[in-house]
Amino acid sequence: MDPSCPPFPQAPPLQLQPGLPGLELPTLDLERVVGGEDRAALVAACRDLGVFRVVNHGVPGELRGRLLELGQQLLGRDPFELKKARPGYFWGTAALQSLRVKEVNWLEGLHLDLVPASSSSSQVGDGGGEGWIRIRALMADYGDHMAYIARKLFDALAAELGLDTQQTASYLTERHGFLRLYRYPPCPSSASCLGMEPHTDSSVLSIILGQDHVGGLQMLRDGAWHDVAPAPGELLVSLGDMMTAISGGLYQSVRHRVLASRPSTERLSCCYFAFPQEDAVIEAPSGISSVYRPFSYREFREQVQADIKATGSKVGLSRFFTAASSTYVPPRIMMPAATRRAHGHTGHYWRRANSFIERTLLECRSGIRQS
Ligand SMILES: O=C(O)CCC(=O)C(=O)O
Ligand SMILES: [Fe+2]
Repeated sequence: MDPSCPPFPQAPPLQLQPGLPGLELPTLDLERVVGGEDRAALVAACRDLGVFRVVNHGVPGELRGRLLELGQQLLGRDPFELKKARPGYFWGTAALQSLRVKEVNWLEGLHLDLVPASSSSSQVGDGGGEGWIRIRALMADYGDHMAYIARKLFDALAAELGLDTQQTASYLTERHGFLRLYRYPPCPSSASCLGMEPHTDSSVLSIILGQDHVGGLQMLRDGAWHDVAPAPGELLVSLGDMMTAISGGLYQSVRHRVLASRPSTERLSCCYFAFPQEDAVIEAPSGISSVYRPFSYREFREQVQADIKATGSKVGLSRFFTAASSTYVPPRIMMPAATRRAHGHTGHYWRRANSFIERTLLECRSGIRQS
């Protein structure tokens, strides 16, 4: 075993179909969103897909390149040493770190909370040579750009939804989000493993920076996984669960996953996640009849952690349906035994299938899907 590779546990092999090519994602110009010219395109992307590309975002190419390059140099070393010396370092499933659940994701990374500089000194490890000092500085600089972009996009969406000033301020605390720098190391059984399991983000919105020519990210669309082609210079924005709740179900949080890197290849990415204020009560503006009851991000986070602890996976927004929307019990589908066996993890498969049904129901209820 390569000593630089984290000790990933053996997981039952997955049967992964090749991703479908050609998912067309809209490309928005940030300045034109701010100016109003690309506003309609932004709303359409959030309603129909929950994901879009952004150009003219103002993040210098040099900063993007140096961040991923230095991440590649610093990660991919002795993982036990990194875990001891670098507080932000993790491998496996980041969301499950504190919960001692099986770590199945074939990735390692650095987590950085975007907090004021004075309190960030213990993050990503103190000291440790020039590389670590530089990466902290690069991440902080990059985080400022992310906060700016998130605020501009959110303000545009808030205006479209008719949120009041207080909601617009408290539903996005863009300077208190976090960054994760990921390395998906070479995986000897990449055809039957995942770099990151299927999920929706819990954030308001997330911004993904990938390498110019390395693919691996996939989005679920109409029940099938689609490859997202890398697009040099662009950032990818995906909406999270909080944006779905803020919009009463009008905007989508898209389910996505990352393939494990093939042997002798690796993938680097850097993701930014923006959240609401912990205790702000999230409810859709009057005029939108929401399928969710009002709740705070704190409640949501605690529910997600409780569900992960109890079942190993996130249930998510369906926990917060209004009484009226939750009186309808979705039909639970049972897979034929042979299909379940072929898939490996039966519980996992069943939960995924049912969460797909729940999402479809949600879309029907909020009028997004007419069927
Ligand atoms: O690495 C990527 O491209 C995506 C990562 C991701 O989806 C996440 O961190 O939530
Ligand atoms: Fe994600």
